[in-house]
Amino acid sequence: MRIIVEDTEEQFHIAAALEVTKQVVAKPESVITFAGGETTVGVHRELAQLCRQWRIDFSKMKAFTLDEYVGLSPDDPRSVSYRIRHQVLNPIGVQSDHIYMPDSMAEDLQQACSTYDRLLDEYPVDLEILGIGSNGHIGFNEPGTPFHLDTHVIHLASRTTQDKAGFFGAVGSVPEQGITVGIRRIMRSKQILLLAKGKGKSEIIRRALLGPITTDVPASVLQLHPSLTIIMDKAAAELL
Ligand SMILES: N[C@@H]1[C@@H](O)[C@H](O)[C@@H](COP(=O)(O)O)O[C@@H]1O
Repeated sequence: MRIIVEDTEEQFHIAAALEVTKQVVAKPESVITFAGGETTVGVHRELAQLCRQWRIDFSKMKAFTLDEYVGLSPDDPRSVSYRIRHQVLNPIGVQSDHIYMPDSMAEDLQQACSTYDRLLDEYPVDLEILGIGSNGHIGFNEPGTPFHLDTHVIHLASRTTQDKAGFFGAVGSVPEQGITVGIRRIMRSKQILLLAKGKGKSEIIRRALLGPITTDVPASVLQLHPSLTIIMDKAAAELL
C-alpha cells in the first residue's frame, strides 16, 4: 500500500490527477474506471487542466463509470455518468465510443449488470479510481455487501442517502437504488487509486486502512490489493 498525504486540497487534486495522467502516458490505451461524488470534482478539473497544458493524448483510453443511481438517465445532470462525462471525459477528449456506463434505466436491471460485466471482461481495468463513502462504501457497495459480487443493484444505505441529500436537495429526492461494479471486480483491477479528502473522511479512512478487513467497512478489503495507492489531504489522514 502506497500512501500519499498532501498538505492542501489543491495539492491533493493535482497529485491525484498526475497519478491518472502517468497511467495514460505509460499506456495510452489504458482502461480506467472513474468515480463520481464531490471528492473527484477537483481531480477531474485538474486532469482537464493537465490535458490542456501538456497536450496529453487521452483519445485512446477507455473509460468506465463505477456506479450510477437507478432511474437517472445519462442526460440527467445529477447522474454520475453525466457529471463524469462533463467534468472530465469530454474535456480530456475521450472518444464517445470509448465511454461505458451501466444502463441504470433498463427495465431488466439484472441484464444490465450482466452486460456491464461482459464489457469489463472484455476490457480489463488498468486503473480503478475510487472515492470512499463516510460509511466505508466503495462504489455503491454498502456495508454488509459480500466481497464476491460483480456488478449488482443495491439499496442505498440511509447514511449514504443522508450524505447525498445536499446534492439532491432533500433526503426524499435521493434515488433509493444504485447499480455498482462489485467488490470482486474492483479487486481485479491492476491498480487501485483510493481518494479521500476532508476531516469528514478521517475516521472511516482509519478504519478502512488500519482496522480489520470486514464487510462492515467495504473499503477495508482494499488492504488485500497488491497495487493500492491512497492519496489524501492532511485532514483525511489526520487519524492515521
Ligand atoms: N457511489 C459514490 C462513490 O463512488 C463515491 O466515491 C462516494 C463518495 O462521495 P463523496 O466524494 O461525495 O464523498 O459516494 C458516492 O455515493
